[in-house]
Amino acid sequence: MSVQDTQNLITEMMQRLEEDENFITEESGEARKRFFESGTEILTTTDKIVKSYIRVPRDSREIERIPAYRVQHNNIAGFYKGGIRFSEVVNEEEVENLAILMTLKNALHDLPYGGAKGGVVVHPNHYSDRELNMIAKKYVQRFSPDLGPTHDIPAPDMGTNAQTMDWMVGEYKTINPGENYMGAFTGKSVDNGGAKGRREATGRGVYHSYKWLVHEWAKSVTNENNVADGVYRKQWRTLRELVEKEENGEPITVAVQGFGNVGSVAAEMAYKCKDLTHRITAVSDHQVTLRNLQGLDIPTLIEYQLKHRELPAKQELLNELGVEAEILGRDALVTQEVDVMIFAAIEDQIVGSNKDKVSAKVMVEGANAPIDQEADRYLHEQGKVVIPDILANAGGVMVSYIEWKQDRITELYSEEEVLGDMLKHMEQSCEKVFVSYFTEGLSSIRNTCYMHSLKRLFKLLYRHGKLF
Ligand SMILES: NC(=O)c1ccc[n+]([C@@H]2O[C@H](COP(=O)([O-])OP(=O)(O)OC[C@H]3O[C@@H](n4cnc5c(N)ncnc54)[C@H](O)[C@@H]3O)[C@@H](O)[C@H]2O)c1
Repeated sequence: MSVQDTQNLITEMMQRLEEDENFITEESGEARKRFFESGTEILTTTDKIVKSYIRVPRDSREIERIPAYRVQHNNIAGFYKGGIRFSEVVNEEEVENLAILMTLKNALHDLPYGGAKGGVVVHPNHYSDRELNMIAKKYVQRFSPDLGPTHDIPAPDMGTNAQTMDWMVGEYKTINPGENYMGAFTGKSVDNGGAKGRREATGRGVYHSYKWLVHEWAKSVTNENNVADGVYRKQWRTLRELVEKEENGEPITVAVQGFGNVGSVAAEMAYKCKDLTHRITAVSDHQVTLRNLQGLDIPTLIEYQLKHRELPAKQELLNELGVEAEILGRDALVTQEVDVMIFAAIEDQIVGSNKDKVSAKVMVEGANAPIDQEADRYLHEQGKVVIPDILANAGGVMVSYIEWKQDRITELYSEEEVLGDMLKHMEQSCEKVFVSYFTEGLSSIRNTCYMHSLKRLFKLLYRHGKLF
């Protein structure tokens, strides 16, 4: 999804909110019109975009000049917050779009944060640890004036991890002596003030959003008259098919795109789940798709991925590991015939040109914006269910919030407390979105999420006296 697409959707939802006479009843007529116009203007534009260059001496002694970004979209709901991505395809527009999605995501889940995002144009697998350490530190040197525990708080994203955050917080401390440096970054290692369970949090939350919808909601709603008429009932039947598979002892088939922090954990959750039986028939990463229609050995693949940061991409490696799988091209994953597809890699994987080749019935957006607007509309009309990114992948920022609180009171929460809190929070958000979507018949699950977020953001803008 492009910045323009996201802005258009915000504008469309703001128009609907304006038409809702029960929302902000104090204002009417011209004043109400002007307030909504200025609210839309604020929420569709970005507060700050900083681009800088990082110079890194490579191990080969060559000096490389690498573009890096920090984008702060909006902070009406709290301090700017959002991950830093290391990826060779990062660009300014992508980072800006991701920052807008962070504002919407934090508002949807009632977190006290606004939205930001960072990016560095590097493929982390092509750099040594010494080089990555230098890139992380130089990022902080460049962007430090715009960061801080009560201003803008980064976290890991694609291509970065707890080690990256540890390096960054170390540099932040050096640059800002005497400041509360611990809360300046989240997603740190547990030894360095990180929350227990942070690495797994996003993947677990992604899986939980899907499980809640099938196992809690669809299983309990047995009569279609409890669902709004139209496409909602088609989608309800899609979900009921999965419930019936479970009840008949048939496994639900799953494919997972991306096998890093988010994808490998979501795959593990599906593989181990006791309430729903899954068969994971395909997983992919930046190099390959591995497929086994009888089900892949997920624990062995995770063990390999944790060591090598990629899936085994050669037959000899699979033989050594004792993993049975066909090796297919990377992009073969999205057309696999499965019930459920979990996206946990990059943007724009299902777009106008391949939207009709997707056979999955339920799609979960662990990644940000993997389905573009045209494909999203098409899949919706087909009665397929897309669980949107800003709902599904918030487990990480929920746990980041716990980490940030823990760093301020200098006490540690246990892993049970952290993950228990996150899962409860995710269930509340799922209930809020899914129940209002399926009973009130809002235009799509994504639009329902946007509507909840924008209500919160607009109310805050109104209360802060920012609308004219
Ligand atoms: N880590 C978090 O807490 C978090 C939170 C919210 C959203 N996300 C989003 O989830 C996605 C994955 O993040 P992550 O932290 O797991 O990153 P990661 O770097 O740990 O893993 C990314 C995975 O995607 C694979 N990949 C890259 N390009 C691919 C392609 N073209 N096709 C198939 N696979 C490809 C990589 O090989 C890797 O397996 C990103 O979109 C990120 O923005 C992450």
